[in-house]
Amino acid sequence: MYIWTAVSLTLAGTIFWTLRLLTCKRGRDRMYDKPPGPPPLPIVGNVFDFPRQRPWETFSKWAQDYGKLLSFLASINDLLELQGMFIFGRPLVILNSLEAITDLLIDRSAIYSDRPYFPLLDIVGHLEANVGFMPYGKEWTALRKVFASGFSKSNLVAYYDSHRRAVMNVLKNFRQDPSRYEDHFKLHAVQLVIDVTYGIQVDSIDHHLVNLATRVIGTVATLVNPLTLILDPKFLGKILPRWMGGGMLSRRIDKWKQELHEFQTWPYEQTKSNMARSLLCFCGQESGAHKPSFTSHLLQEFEGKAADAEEEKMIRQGAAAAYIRYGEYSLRIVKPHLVDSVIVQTSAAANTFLLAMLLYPEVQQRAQKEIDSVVGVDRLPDFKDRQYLPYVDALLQEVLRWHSPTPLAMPHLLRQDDHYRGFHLPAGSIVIGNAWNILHDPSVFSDPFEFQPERHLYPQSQEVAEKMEVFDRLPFGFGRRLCPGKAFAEDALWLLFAQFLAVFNVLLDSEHPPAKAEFTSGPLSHAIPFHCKVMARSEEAKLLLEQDPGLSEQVF
Ligand code: HEM
Repeated sequence: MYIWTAVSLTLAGTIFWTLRLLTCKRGRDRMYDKPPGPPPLPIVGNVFDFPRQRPWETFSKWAQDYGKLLSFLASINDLLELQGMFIFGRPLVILNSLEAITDLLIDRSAIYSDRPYFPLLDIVGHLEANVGFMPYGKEWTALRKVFASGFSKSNLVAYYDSHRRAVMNVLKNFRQDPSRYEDHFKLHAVQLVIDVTYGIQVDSIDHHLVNLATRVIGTVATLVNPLTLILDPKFLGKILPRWMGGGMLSRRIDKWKQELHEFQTWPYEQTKSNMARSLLCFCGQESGAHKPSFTSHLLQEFEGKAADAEEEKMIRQGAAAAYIRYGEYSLRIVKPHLVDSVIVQTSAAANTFLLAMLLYPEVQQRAQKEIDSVVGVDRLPDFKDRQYLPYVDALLQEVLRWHSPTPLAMPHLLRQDDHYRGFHLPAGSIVIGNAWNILHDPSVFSDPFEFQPERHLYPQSQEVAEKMEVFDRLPFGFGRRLCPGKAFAEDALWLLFAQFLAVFNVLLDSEHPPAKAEFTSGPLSHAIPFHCKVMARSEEAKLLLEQDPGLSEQVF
């Protein structure tokens, strides 16, 4: 029943879009000016063309196929990079070139910054809680501002101690059991975000907050299923009789709402009460101290001003937005069936780093040589050393280029009809920037599938050098929706990589088949699990793991 309803609604959607294209202002011509792409079937459009495995690779291949064909028809080369097709009754436009991404997602971001609408996310309350899915508009702008103020460059130094603590934990965990590398990287991410966002210390993946995040992220993964784009489960819950699951659906929705409410309020209230206790402590009435955090910092900013419920809601949501990005890490441990869709960016990048060190020992050695010569062997590298370790920085950029955790970023939605280089792009189109294609373009990065940090230090041409910053931004998305956690994530990864390399060697495990550079499909892509050995580099390195992480005063 569910499937048939889905099929009929898909067909209805496709017919709607086809009629809309046929009847819009310039009539029939529109059908011919849609961007090139695989030829659609009658009625169902390109529904069978959508690649199931690593779609970024197929999109890149299409860029070549249709490019060759169409270069005959059109003289402007970048037209060929823009492809459109219909899927789930909606135009989907893939941007495969930097020019098209810049022209549309960046320069015209006023109309290209919306998100596809997921009705169930809305019903459950995510659209007002999760900045990543929020429609483009006033509320999104206000929430982004709160988020940006917490994670602005000038504030990042306040998080350094949290980074140090989290990395030290990873190193110790690797020393104990290197085979659980994925768990160690995930715990690193969860610890870091909860510490930074709420000032709450989490030392195990079984912590209540980690479980809560896991549940909420599992729910998000369910609710963004494309079927929810065309079905309205709330409506179904009302009209379906109990024996057909109507009552169950309604109860599920209530449970999801409750989960989200707890996710937003539990750690937030905890931070507030820690702050209040700390104040009492200061007055000599009670003992206890709160740790400065993103949330406490924002609350302090509003201190003394008239309590404004709207502002408080913003802080709560801004904090939850940071937390939700990291909560995703733990999912793999608890819900293996959702692995592909929900493993999150930073831990995916850390896995890629480990794989690259295994497959490219000469890169590992060069980075270690740089660290040893600048930092020595009797202390760990720290943020103050970063400017003197350009190769380690280049290695970080290469990890994100070689295999970005989000090869297609997140889908944007076009708000109003637009024209681009002779093509018509209808309002409501889902627009995807294929960053992967650009980051693997051999004319920009020679031997793009090789891991070569030097390419970031010595770009292959002046033109590439001038755009290197733009290329480095691509793994984090585009325009007004660009990831606001970019600088923070880079800090986290830089310290992790630098300290890891100072202490450990990553080596082949001869008892298992050699690892390959293979990555999963899904919107969040990560290295397919592999075997390796991780050994302390020396006796001095072992001693470094006994030291405390060298914490300093937090400065908010
Ligand atoms: C290696 C790590 C990371 C990568 C590769 C990454 C990548 C991305 C990408 C591709 C997007 C979508 C951009 C677009 O729609 O064009 C995004 C959005 C977002 N990211 Fe990140 N991210 C990372 C880490 C983080 C961290 C650590 C945080 C929080 C502290 C964060 C917070 C967000 C938020 C809130 C959004 C939604 C922005 C919006 O829709 O306005 N990200 N990220």
